[in-house]
Amino acid sequence: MHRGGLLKSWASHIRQNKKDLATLMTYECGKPLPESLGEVEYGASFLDFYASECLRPNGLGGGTIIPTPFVKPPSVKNTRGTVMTYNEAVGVCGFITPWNFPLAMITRKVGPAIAAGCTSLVKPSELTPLTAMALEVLARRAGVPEGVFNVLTLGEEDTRRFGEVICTDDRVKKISFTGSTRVGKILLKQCAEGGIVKKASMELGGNAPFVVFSDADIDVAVKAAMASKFRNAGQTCVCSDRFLIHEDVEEEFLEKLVGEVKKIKVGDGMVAGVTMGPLISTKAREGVEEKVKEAVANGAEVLVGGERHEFGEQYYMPTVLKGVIKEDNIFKTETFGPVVASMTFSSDDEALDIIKSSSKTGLASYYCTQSADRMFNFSRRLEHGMVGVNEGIISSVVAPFGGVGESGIGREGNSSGMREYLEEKYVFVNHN
Ligand SMILES: NC(=O)c1ccc[n+]([C@@H]2O[C@H](COP(=O)([O-])OP(=O)(O)OC[C@H]3O[C@@H](n4cnc5c(N)ncnc54)[C@H](O)[C@@H]3O)[C@@H](O)[C@H]2O)c1
Ligand SMILES: O=CCCC(=O)O
Repeated sequence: MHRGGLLKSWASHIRQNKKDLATLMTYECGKPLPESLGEVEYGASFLDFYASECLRPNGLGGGTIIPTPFVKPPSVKNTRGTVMTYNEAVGVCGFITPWNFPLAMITRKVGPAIAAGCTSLVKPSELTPLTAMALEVLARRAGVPEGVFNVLTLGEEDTRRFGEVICTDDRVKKISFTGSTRVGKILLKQCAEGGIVKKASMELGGNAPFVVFSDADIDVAVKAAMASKFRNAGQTCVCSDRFLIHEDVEEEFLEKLVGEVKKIKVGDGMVAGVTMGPLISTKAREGVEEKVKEAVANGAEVLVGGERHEFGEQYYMPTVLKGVIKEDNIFKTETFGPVVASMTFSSDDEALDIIKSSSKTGLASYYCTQSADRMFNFSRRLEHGMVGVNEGIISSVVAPFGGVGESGIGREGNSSGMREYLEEKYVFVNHN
């Protein structure tokens, strides 16, 4: 079967098993069932997209032919000839993925890899191996041959070894990692120290700023903030984390936001009506708790939440903090929890200065305004790979997803995501 056909068939098997896959994910990582169902669709969309992409002229089959009589510098005798370029598959790929999107972070890599003609070995998070194994079973049923996409589930120690092997073994030509900046840097160092120089994509941590300007439509801003902050209980790399609210609208924004936060129903993700599940572990909950305590000790005010949730060890209450300072860990580092950490600002320059001086991450950023000037110009001043204006959910198969700075290298999704799996070869034919 054509590679596009295989990807389409795999997407269709995933959709036929949507409910089972979503249930597995909710049991494994705790996100509410409707969010898991959304992730199944999101994950399948990468296979559909790249099934079509590999048929496009600029996909693998594409290339260019450039007739040119002048390929050498003027000092050298001119040669008449033709420049031809081909896109070729990079080769064997090694992937490492996280627990927060156990399905979509795999298809977002494997989809374009297969479309480009690459084979891949995936090591999912040790916290969510079952979703990955189910994906592999469905790939086989769809006809994806063994050896083209394989899953390797490993414990912590073997995981480190796997990382070393894919970074240093010359047979692996590309690695793609989604996870923390800390581990991303370990992998980059390993790549630099051993074996051939290879392509590396790094989808790393966030800590997204969310700016509410004084001219924002506050209802729109609250809706965007809720969507971006509380998705997966705050455990996504693109969740808004650092809230900067213009001093003139702080009261209105926070009052409306707190009203919405109080409506969040925390509990077992399998129960209908629950909109927020647990954090991934007790350790993760303790980490959030510690950061909130530090901010409060430094003067922040808890408007809602601020404590462990009574539902269980891994649960934390949806929380809104007012008056944090940029030195607080909850502001300057990625929190991966359901906490709005907010402070005020009085000018665009001040907001930018706070954003840039408090973190070197550059994944997603968000701002709300009704000014056309700001809509186009403020995003240019932000050092982030992705910007949402008056919108809290910006992830989509058609968009190039990725960050700059401490948030990584490379893009996933869109045709940019396919380019990461192709090498351009140039051939010159002399026909003097
Ligand atoms: N930019 C993105 O697209 C994106 C998407 C999802 C998550 N993330 C980030 O991922 C982080 C959360 O995920 P996590 O807690 O699973 O991250 P993590 O870095 O702890 O783990 C990610 C993966 O790396 C593996 N790993 C851990 N140590 C390793 C080592 N020494 N060598 C090789 N592999 C190793 C883990 O087993 C897991 O599979 C957050 O920082 C989040 O922002 C980023
Ligand atoms: O956690 C980061 C990935 C989530 C997304 O693709 O929106």
